[in-house]
Amino acid sequence: MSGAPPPLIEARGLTVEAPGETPRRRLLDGVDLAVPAGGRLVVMGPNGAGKTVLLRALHGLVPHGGTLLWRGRPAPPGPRRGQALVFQRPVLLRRSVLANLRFALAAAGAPRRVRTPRAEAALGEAGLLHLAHRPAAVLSGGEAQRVALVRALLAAPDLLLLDEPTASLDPEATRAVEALLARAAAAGTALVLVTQDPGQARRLGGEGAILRRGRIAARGPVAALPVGGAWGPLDDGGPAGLGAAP
Ligand SMILES: Nc1ncnc2c1ncn2[C@@H]1O[C@H](COP(=O)(O)OP(=O)(O)OP(=O)(O)O)[C@@H](O)[C@H]1O
Repeated sequence: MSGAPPPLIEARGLTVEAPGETPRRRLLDGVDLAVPAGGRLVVMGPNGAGKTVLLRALHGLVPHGGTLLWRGRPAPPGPRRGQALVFQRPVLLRRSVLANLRFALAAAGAPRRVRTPRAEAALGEAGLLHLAHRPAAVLSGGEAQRVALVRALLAAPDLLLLDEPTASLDPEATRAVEALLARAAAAGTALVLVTQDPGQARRLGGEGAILRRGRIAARGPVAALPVGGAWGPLDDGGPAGLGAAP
């Protein structure tokens, strides 16, 4: 007997508290969400709503309360094999682009002889082979973000968490990053994308959630969500305190 497969990742009543503060302050306050294998979730909301904290919690980087399930089982703390997180500002090692990718393949356990061809193939597929021998430190923001994405996708993660990956990029670089995301999605990678860009949310599609003061204020298909600044003032005024009214 086989029922429906469990979501790839699922949060039930997820809470995160600001470390070391008395009284306790909740940065996330009872978040429920589920992303199926190959699914897409776009998270929007004002500054300070807790979007980055949510990604960090889903990635196992911060202690949390409530329940977090990975492939239907309690998620062990720490980044899990099969998931990757891409930050708004990519962090690349101070060496060549190719060396960055080879390093990631080594960390993922790829045998030495396949690292260079695999890294070059991944760069080629992304149209970035011309950057292979450039020092990562001299890349433009858009180039660095695409290299960071290629690196994150090298291990074919089942889940890719993205924190405003195009926030500081021009429209052309933004489209290039979105094309990489579309390719990853088509290959079956589930995406959780934090964005402030309503156009990007609509282009990516899928399910959406608006986070506000550490809580999900609205959810549904992205096309039906009140995006476009309608989630209120730019600054969320800080997360809700413990026990604050919804
Ligand atoms: N380690 C921490 N200790 C204390 N407060 C924190 C910590 N990390 C985040 N916060 C606070 O939690 C709230 C949510 O932060 P977060 O970075 O998740 O917001 P965000 O929705 O990603 O905002 P933005 O759109 O500006 O990136 C903020 O008020 C922030 O100051």
